[in-house]
Amino acid sequence: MGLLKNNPFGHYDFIKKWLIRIAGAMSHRRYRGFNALQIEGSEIIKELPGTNVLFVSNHQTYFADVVAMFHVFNASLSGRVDSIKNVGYLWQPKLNIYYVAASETMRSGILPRIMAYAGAVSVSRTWRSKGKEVDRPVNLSDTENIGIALHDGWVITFPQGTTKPWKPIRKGTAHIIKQYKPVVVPIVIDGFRRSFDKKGIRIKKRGILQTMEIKKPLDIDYENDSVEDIVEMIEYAIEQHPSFLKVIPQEELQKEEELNQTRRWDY
Ligand SMILES: CCCCCCCCCCCCCCCC(=O)OC[C@@H](O)COP(=O)(O)O
Repeated sequence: MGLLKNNPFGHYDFIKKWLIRIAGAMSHRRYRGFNALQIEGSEIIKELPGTNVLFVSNHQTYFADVVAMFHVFNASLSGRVDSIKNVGYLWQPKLNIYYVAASETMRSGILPRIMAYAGAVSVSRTWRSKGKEVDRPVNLSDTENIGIALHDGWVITFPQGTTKPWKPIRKGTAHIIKQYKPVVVPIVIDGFRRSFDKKGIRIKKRGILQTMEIKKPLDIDYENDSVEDIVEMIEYAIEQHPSFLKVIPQEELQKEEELNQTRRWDY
């Protein structure tokens, strides 16, 4: 009864599959057309277990980062190496892929509401809301939902919780790792900030080389590594540790900051 099969969040696989097929067909040229996505390390994807995998990535746009990962993961699972050539790999997509998203982001319009069906685990951020600093308690059902998603499959998360670079890794990610003990796979993306608007829906520039590097799973001792150890490990792995700032030329940082100014929360 394929039609009636649903996942632990009550979503129908049949609908989810068509959403991914359609969104995938519509977005493919953004990564292999007028803009290109250069992929590295996709062979790692094939070796992963089917469930309890947590991808931790730096974050550049709300939507384009996740959509690119859906492309790359499915392409790798259907045998392509570092390539998303021929979008046929999305005909039978892996359906138990989820992504952690700010609930405000997923409620911010009709498109996000639809895309939420494709696997959003919505959480309310404890420290930031609508572009402002806030301070609210962790919602325990949020953490639980991430656990349910990990139990069912793969989860993508952006541990900095914001699209601004060099922000600290949130400790919550490390707590979740200690609690659920997933295989943790780091991803480093780049170029999305230049090619897309902040939401990752509109194209800002064509002819941009976007990159995605998938790294080997982190070697974590779930019992003995502290939350701080894990945070630091992730900071290095996704190349967002403050020490990286010292080796990046000042003019590069300047350019990045100018780009940030054009990407404020203003629309
Ligand atoms: C192949 C195509 C398959 C399509 C699959 C569905 C893809 C759905 C994409 C939705 C991804 C949404 C992820 C949102 C992550 C997120 O919540 O980012 C926003 C926040 O950090 C807020 O950042 P900021 O405003 O910078 O503080």
